[in-house]
Amino acid sequence: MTSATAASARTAAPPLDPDAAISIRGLVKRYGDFVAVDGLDLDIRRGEIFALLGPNGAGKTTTVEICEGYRARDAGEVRVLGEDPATGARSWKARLGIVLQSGAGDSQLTVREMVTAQASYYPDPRDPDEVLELVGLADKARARGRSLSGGQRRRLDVALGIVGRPTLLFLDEPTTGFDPEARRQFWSLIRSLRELGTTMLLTTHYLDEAEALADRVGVIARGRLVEVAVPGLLGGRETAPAVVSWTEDGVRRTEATATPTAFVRELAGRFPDEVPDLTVARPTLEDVYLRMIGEAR
Ligand SMILES: Nc1ncnc2c1ncn2[C@@H]1O[C@H](COP(=O)(O)OP(=O)(O)OP(=O)(O)O)[C@@H](O)[C@H]1O
Repeated sequence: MTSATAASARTAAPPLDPDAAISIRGLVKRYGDFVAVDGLDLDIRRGEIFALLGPNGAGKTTTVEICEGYRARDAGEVRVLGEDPATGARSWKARLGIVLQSGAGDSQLTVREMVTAQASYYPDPRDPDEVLELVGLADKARARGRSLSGGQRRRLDVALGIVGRPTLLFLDEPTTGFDPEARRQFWSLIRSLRELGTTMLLTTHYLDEAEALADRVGVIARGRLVEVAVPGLLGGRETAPAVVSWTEDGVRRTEATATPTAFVRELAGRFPDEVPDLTVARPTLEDVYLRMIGEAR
């Protein structure tokens, strides 16, 4: 985007939304000559789980860290829980929870000691034992940090992120390295936090995770927001042709059709019994995501 079009895009965007958990207009971040975030507008509603998707280097972490108050921006306006992160007071910071990619390391402290120490920084913390229960680490309360498995450490990271009772929780690739069962358990933890009213901004490379958890997803490519939608509607998924597949005369066949019911009815008439290996599929979130970032390139 030239600076002229970036400026006109900014003019076109509505003003900052004071009621949003996060409201961003025309955000720009440069590293030297390199533009990492290039005129980004985004609103995240209170109470929602929002997943930020995008390829490596798209500008997700930069955007999130500007919202957390950890990085300075070069241009644009940002409000997080009503305050500008560049000047956010301590009381504002206490309302944020942050789960970073590299989490609680090889501490000599026990799990409960770490969570209790973290709680002491906040004015209205959750009870550490309740938090350990919530993240499924109650039976590891006396274990040392360094004795935890990878998945258990990630749970500890989440415990440390939520013990301060945050209004807004940032989760950066929270389930990297989880086994499938641990991921499912983690997803239920995230859903229970939403029930408790926590707003969450999640970055993830797992499209199934975004689909399972997010109320809305935003796709970032080259520092720009390509689209924001509920997962089922991203990239026109709901109106995209369905792909019908079946086996006939020993050959796998496929047909893309806007009227899959009529097509399957016609197909069924050609077979005396079941249509062999019949499947009907709409594009997955991953399909539309890959198309979008391909086009953005
Ligand atoms: N401190 C820095 N100095 C110079 N360049 C940086 C710095 N931090 C990030 N970048 C560059 O800015 C771009 C965006 O980086 P960012 O970490 O925001 O991407 P990301 O979308 O979070 O990627 P990933 O999915 O790999 O975590 C990348 O090209 C990166 O190399």
